[in-house]
Amino acid sequence: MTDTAPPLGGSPRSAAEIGSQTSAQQVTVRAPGPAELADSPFLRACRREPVPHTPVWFMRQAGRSLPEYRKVREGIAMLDSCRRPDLVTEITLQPVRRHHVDAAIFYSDIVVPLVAIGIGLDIVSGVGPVIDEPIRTAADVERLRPLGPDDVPYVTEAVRSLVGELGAVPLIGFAGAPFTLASYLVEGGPSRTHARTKALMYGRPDVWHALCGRLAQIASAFLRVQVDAGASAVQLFDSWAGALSEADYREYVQPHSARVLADLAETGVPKIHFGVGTAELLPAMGEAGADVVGVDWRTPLSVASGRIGPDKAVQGNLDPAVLLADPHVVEQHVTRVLADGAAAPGHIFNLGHGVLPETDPDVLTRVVELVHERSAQPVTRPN
Ligand SMILES: Cc1c2[nH]c(c1CCC(=O)O)Cc1[nH]c(c(CCC(=O)O)c1C)Cc1[nH]c(c(CCC(=O)O)c1C)Cc1[nH]c(c(C)c1CCC(=O)O)C2
Repeated sequence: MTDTAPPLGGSPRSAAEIGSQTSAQQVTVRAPGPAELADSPFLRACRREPVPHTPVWFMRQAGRSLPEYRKVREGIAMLDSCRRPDLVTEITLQPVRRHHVDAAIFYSDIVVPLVAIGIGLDIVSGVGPVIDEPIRTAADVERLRPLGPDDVPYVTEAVRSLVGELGAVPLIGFAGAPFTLASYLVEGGPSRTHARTKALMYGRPDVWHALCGRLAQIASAFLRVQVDAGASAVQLFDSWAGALSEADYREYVQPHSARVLADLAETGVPKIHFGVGTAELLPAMGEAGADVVGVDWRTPLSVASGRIGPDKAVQGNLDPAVLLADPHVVEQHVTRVLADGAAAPGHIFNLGHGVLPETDPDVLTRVVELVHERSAQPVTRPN
């Protein structure tokens, strides 16, 4: 990427357009981006407006499925790469260049803000985040101090550089939601049952709510840094919330996720809320304050949209494993997801969860083409 390279779509935003912060107390006023960006199919779909074609992007589109990603990451630890704005910019742009997706997602990880406030952890290859000293008591919770913009200057720098490069292609910022972050912190690493997390939640609701309150502040501040630097939308990942019943989700989790999303309201950016195995939680996740609800492959989009209601768009929901099948099978499934998504008031095509590392990148490019071709609205011309 050179300084003279043209932006990927439309014109880059100037620093003045990105927003200005006159003092720490004052609210940042975001001038609207270029009309082309606001009018992009992705942002139009988030607002449930008519689109020229269904927008498509993929969770984990930047990452291990791409040879160019593996090349730039060679010899660099995952968390170190997240603190290098040059690498973050390059890795975030790679899938946009290659697949022509309708949105970029910021390359980082849900644990980056935890590292930034001094929580000792490592990302172990093929395992996931592993925490040095798990958080299980009221005293442990005290170790989670609030996150401020100065804790993550590399995020601000990378987002600013990206919005310039991306032009009319929206950048999605993201954070992990309190439950999903709590699960890693309490378990000490990835967990299938979330047993220790639930033990704390049911056994010590006071400690649980204190923990999630702090994680809500951290998630909210992490998202705010990305939006203030120019991200056009945010996605709050509550990947593991599907482990809970609806009643428990509403009691122990929803208030904290709702606070994160409410904190973002004044920025005006669309908010996507996603989890896996959340068929029973979809209405509650929408009510947490999302504009778009992410749906996994278990629930047809038409059913999901019926549950969520007409005032929210849906995102999803091709099974990532389908991409490992023959091309005609991929095509059938893409067509089915599009047909089902047409029942919703707004549809953003995505997978039901992240791209599997063994996915052939050419298949992803083909899916983008298929989604664009099959969903294209004929231009209506006066007679
Ligand atoms: C599961 C996991 C986490 N963190 C990690 C893992 C994977 C462990 C492994 O298999 O090696 C570590 C990780 N996170 C990321 C990478 C880079 C390579 C890659 O996965 O493609 C790696 C190695 C990027 C990321 N990690 C994340 C993103 C952002 C979201 C996106 O791109 O969709 C990226 C680029 C977000 C993330 N990070 C985590 C969760 C639960 C989420 C939310 C999304 C989800 O449910 O998968 C925790």
